[in-house]
Amino acid sequence: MSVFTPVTAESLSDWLGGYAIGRLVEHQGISAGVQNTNFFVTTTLGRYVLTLFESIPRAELPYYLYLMAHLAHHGLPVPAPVADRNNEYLGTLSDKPAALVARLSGRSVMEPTAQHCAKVGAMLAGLHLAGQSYGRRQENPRGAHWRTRTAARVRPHLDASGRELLDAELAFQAQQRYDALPRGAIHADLFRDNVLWDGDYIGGVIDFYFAGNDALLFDVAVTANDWCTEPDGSFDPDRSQALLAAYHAERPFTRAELDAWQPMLRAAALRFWLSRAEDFHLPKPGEMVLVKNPDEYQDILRLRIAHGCPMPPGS
Ligand SMILES: Nc1ncnc2c1ncn2[C@@H]1O[C@H](COP(=O)(O)OP(=O)(O)O)[C@@H](O)[C@H]1O
Ligand SMILES: N[C@@H](CCOP(=O)(O)O)C(=O)O
Repeated sequence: MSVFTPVTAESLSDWLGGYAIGRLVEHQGISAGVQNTNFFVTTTLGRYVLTLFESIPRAELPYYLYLMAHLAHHGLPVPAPVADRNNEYLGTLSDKPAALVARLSGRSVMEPTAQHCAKVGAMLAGLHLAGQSYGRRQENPRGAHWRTRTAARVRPHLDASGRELLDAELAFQAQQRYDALPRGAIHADLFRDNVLWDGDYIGGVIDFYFAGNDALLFDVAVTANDWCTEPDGSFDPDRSQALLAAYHAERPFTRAELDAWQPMLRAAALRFWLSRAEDFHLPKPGEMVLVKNPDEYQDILRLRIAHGCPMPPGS
């Protein structure tokens, strides 16, 4: 269970005294998630999610909280952060940086159809369009610099074929020129478990704590690699075309994006192979409870290299 830091009812009741959302009714640890400690919090006035940030530096947190506020302000189903009575989103609880956000309705769908993928593609384009007017800047925390650093740390723990793949892919990615791609605020982790469905509608897009400024196409590639794949990692053409066509209808891909699509799918696969391999081989003591399988993304990377990938429409 991913509750790294306990919170007592007494300390939470005291802390909620700094807000205007009524009295604590109950709080319950959330088992999903790998990064932060989360609780569902019910007060006499509403339902919220409390997050205690376990590893993200405090100075980086306003970027995420204000981004969620910005996107919610633009009408997207993103958890709006709750300001305290001093008008601050970020506080401290159990000696950790802490924030409350609105609890959104719905459940994750782990076996999505082409219809789900179309909705996710359109939603992602909406996030990118609304994000263009977001004033804060913060680099993607899992961008190119992180990739180089993490590859060096993880490499000694891989077997020979893993090392060969990693070296070749790093060399390939170093040759790519992504500079001409449209950039902006990206979610960067829009996996199935980060979208809550309320019937046929997206009730919530959650977990913005890997967001940052980067190529918008990277976000599309991360999303397609998760939402449109079969259990063996290969693409389901119906789902990938549905996602890409719906995205393209809201924010048409540029020529540079069409040209960069296949290398970008590989960059997105490499990112999750590396983070999972780091969590698996180099766990931080007492921190990581749920560790996702790195081989899944090593396989996806091999598949993206071996096979032509469906291209976005208009190419
Ligand atoms: N705003 C929210 N509304 C409803 N449920 C949420 C919300 N935020 C988180 N959750 C629930 O908590 C779980 C873990 O949250 P997540 O942000 O993925 O954790 P982590 O940051 O540790 O990865 C989600 O799978 C979801 O069930
Ligand atoms: N989506 C990532 C892990 C991040 O976990 P989350 O619970 O914060 O979405 C992966 O699958 O490796």
